[in-house]
Amino acid sequence: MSTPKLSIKDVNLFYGDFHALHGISMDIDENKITSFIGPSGCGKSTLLKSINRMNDLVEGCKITGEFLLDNKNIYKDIEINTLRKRVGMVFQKANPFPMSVYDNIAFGPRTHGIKKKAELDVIVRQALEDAALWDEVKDRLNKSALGLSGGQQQRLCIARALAVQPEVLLMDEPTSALDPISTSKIEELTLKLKKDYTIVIVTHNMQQAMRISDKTAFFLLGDLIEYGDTEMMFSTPKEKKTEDYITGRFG
Ligand SMILES: Nc1ncnc2c1ncn2[C@@H]1O[C@H](COP(=O)(O)OP(=O)(O)OP(=O)(O)O)[C@@H](O)[C@H]1O
Repeated sequence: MSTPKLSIKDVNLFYGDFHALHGISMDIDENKITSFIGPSGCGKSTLLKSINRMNDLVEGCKITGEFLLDNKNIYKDIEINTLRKRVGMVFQKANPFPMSVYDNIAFGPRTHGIKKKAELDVIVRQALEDAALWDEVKDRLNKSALGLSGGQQQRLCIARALAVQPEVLLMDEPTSALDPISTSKIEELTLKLKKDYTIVIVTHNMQQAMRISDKTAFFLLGDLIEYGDTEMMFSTPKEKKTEDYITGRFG
């Protein structure tokens, strides 16, 4: 058994008095795609964001338990800038910076001290190639990223996340605002990326979870109800609540 890339141990999360996550424990495998599914408000995004400490600035948010990345405590043993470099995030709505395509990608590496144009050129090209966007933007690198289509903007955000060479990629409903063609491009891309990255994706689209993920976690009202191999989970769920959800009986 290989050690998990991420280990979540008995995590409880409170927004003030509201108990949003109830004793969540799970291991996330390296170079695999793990989906978080469940009805709206069940805590999927909350858990995902906690993996790169996005809740740090949320007033009244309190977390107990442990998040381990390669066995190191994310909240105690890893400096936050290092954590954010190692764990990248892509959001539901593409959020390119209001600057050129090139500068969007170069932004992270520049922040981490890479200044030489030749070096940045290589990084920018590689990240755009890895995000399957290079051919579409190579002639408009100096044009505003805001002029790209929604699907292109989302791949740009993936490229931006990849440019700092993270180990883990967190994706919060990355295709929910996209048309089917852009969605399938992102899905293909995600499948390709798992060779080099550990990917965790929140999705409301159960076909998507089935198509791309190796493991699936089903959440309900802050509880992790079931977690296991995607194929098993969708064919022979162990819990009645999971079965009801995936067969559309509630949620
Ligand atoms: N910053 C916050 N302050 C207070 N409550 C919050 C905050 N963020 C989320 N919550 C609450 O925590 C619960 C879980 O929210 P979360 O966004 O994690 O759910 P989700 O499963 O990702 O939902 P969706 O699928 O709709 O995105 C919800 O009841 C939500 O209202």
